[in-house]
Amino acid sequence: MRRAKLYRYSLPMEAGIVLRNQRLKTRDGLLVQLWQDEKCGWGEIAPLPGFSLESVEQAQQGVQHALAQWLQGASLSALASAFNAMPSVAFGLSIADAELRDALPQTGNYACAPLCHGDPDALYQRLANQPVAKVKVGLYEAVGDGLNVSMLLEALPHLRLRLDANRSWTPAKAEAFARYVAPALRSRIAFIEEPCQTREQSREFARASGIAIAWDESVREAGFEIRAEEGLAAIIIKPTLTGSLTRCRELIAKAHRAGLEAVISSSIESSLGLTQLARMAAWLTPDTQPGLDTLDLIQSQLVRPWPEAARPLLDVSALEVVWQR
Ligand SMILES: O=C(O)CCC(=O)c1ccccc1C(=O)O
Ligand SMILES: [Mg+2]
Repeated sequence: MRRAKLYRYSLPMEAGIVLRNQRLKTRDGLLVQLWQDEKCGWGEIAPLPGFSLESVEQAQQGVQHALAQWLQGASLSALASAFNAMPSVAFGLSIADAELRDALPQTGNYACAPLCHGDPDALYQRLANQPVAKVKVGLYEAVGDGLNVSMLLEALPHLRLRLDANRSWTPAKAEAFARYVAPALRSRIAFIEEPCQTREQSREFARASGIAIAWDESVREAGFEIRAEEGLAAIIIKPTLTGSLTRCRELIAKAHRAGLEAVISSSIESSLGLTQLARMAAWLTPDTQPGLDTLDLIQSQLVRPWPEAARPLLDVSALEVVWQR
């Protein structure tokens, strides 16, 4: 016996969250709840404005179409993998399918790399016992970023940093950044995600500075192939922007075969989606801390809590059911 329910949610975000030049006031998405015999599985389908090409409305149409076929006996993982044009749908359906088949282990890696922001005193306290943290760079002056990163690395000698420039630097700005990070500190930068506007410029920056890089946006571009490259340390996998669990596993396996780290990372899912990503991370990237420190960007948690998180939890009974069979 198969049954399916589709919910829509809209959760207020903290004030002032800006993504790719657009202010995000609410986080909107779908939850799918599936039953097969005595088993139940959940998935979250949450296209991210500014990043995903599909809208929530388009995703909902796609999900309903796929679920109607699943209820007729079709394989959900095959249906999910067919959603190449809507990665959020492919991921949400495939993770619900994995829960139904008990294929997603329960243990999660909830020790993710904290995102650094706020006043220095509170930040230093928060980082006191952390092996690795993440800093966004490229939003202000590159020299200021260099000074800030150097200060953190000098103040906290046990700490390694992941940086993320989201392709914002020209080669000159990237060089200005590196000039303000002493060579002795550079090896404690685990990587910087996409420092420059082009991949070739980012490779050249890595060669010249000795600072390792990681691919994030590139991984989702047509024709990109994961391979070992000089100066390349990691690839970032954001499943909601990437596709089905099968596709994510292929990319992770390819990265590991090439000697690269694979970092499972948030697309600002709710606590339900984030806990599933933490479980994927414990299972598929056991030696790597995932990049999931985005829970506090949304004002409430949803259905399943993140361990020990303080935010109020919204129960499923508060959600609008948009479709059920
Ligand atoms: O990777 C992380 O640690 C947090 C997630 C994150 O940075 C992010 C989340 C959503 C969209 C883009 C980005 C980004 O990599 O800039
Ligand atoms: Mg990034």
